[in-house]
Amino acid sequence: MATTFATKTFKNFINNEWLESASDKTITSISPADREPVGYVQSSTEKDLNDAVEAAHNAKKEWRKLGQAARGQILFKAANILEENLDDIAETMTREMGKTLPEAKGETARGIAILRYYAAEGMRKDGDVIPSSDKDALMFTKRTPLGVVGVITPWNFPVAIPIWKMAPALIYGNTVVWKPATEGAVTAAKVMECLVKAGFPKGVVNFITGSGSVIGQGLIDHPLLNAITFTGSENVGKGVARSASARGIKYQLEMGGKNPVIVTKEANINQAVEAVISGGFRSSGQKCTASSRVIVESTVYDEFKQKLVEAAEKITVGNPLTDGIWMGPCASESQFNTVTKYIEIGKQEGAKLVYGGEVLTGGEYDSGFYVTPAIFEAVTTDMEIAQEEIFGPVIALIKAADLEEAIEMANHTKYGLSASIFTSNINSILEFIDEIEVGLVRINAESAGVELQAPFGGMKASSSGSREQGEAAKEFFTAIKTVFIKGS
Ligand SMILES: NC(=O)C1=CN([C@@H]2O[C@H](COP(=O)(O)OP(=O)(O)OC[C@H]3O[C@@H](n4cnc5c(N)ncnc54)[C@H](OP(=O)(O)O)[C@@H]3O)[C@@H](O)[C@H]2O)C=CC1
Ligand SMILES: O=C(O)CCC(=O)C(=O)O
Repeated sequence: MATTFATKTFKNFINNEWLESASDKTITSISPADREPVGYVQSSTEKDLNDAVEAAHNAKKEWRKLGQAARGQILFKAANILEENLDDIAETMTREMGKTLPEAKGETARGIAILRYYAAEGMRKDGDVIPSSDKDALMFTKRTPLGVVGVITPWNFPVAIPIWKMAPALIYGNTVVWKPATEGAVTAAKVMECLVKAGFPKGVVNFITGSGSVIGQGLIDHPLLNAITFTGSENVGKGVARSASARGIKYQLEMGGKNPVIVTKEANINQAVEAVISGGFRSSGQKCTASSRVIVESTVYDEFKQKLVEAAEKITVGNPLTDGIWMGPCASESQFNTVTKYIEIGKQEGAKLVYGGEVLTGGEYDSGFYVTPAIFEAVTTDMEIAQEEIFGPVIALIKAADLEEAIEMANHTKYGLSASIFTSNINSILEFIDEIEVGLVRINAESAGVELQAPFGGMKASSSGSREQGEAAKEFFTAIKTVFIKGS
């Protein structure tokens, strides 16, 4: 366990200056492991926000004109600086939102890899030559930035998500105003310190903390904002979409999931168990791609359930900085309340809790938000615990007669982010790929786990339809100019 940790006050970063908010107030970020302060961030005002958006607006022309290759060099530098600070940032993340230290280190390393991926975009094409019907003309497309992009990010991936939004925004020539989740704002401030050291020109990247309803909403509504990218709850996401479309600006939303895993009679049961444990309970189930419904063919149901419960019994829950702890606390009191509420709802609606779901008390547990991973069975597809995103370590086991029924059950949700199947039957795999209504289709692999070079996003209520990461990010963060040139 780390022994020294400096708790300090972080400022906003606006127009290349670290600034206190005009409010003179700060917000305390506390650790869900022990309720101790992790740091303090600015409780910003509309004036601070206005300064940040104006700075980004004033910087956009020069940043665009700097060119993609030069912008890439700054991103490479940012990646190196983040790498130098990996341990501190990972530890801060673990303290602030409770994922275990190895997971936090993995996420920070992913952030570094994302920065390098988009830095390298600096040397890749930004358009295509297209044959014109006029043989004497040259016709081509040229990508152009959107301008000022607002970035609103959640607390569950406080390093990777902001970077997978900001790195493509920046490489393609946009300037950024970043409003991180309050519950991950200290970790975010440390990421911002790395970006600052990389030497972006004045006004290109701005960082502002404060309440979602004031600073987040104010950002979307700001007349100088050209686009908004958001990850978070469906409820807030819908509001982002309404406000952005009312203003006619481009928006991108990545929201919840109720991700199914199908286990067929031809599954490697041990492999499926391992993947459900990891997909359902890593990060205390607080991933939009987490496995939350496990639909098992009846002939292998008993074997699967027994092995799953045996594996869950081995999960150690406790302080996420401690070696050997596999699962930390829920990220906040509000997440803890949501999880315990749904465990009660599950019991009341007739599901049977076959493992866990207990609030841990005594000793260090009393000051944190700890609950053991929960496995329900006898769940029907219309129950609330099978329909609503719990965002916690809660799995619902559902029995299906055959693959057709399993896929029907899997699709019986408003969400469509990620889904897995475990089977060795190629016909089942092909049918699953065709029939499942999700953006991420996973075969013999857990539902969580996103690769930075591939498109990421969902169908139905999980996303606004656009995709993040990989080359797909270019579609959101740029507009296309079609150029036709002819000699005079
Ligand atoms: N990746 C995902 O799919 C995620 C899903 N969720 C889901 O959302 C639930 C609640 O988590 P929560 O943190 O409250 O998620 P929110 O959707 O409230 O927060 C996400 C981001 O939006 C900001 N925000 C909040 N209200 C507004 C607003 N009116 N306008 C603009 N921005 C706003 C938040 O700021 P602030 O933090 O200051 O409120 C934060 O930066 C979870 O239980 C989970 O179900 C949550 C996080 C990630
Ligand atoms: O599964 C992952 O790695 C990413 C999940 C994610 O994007 C999220 O929870 O918001």
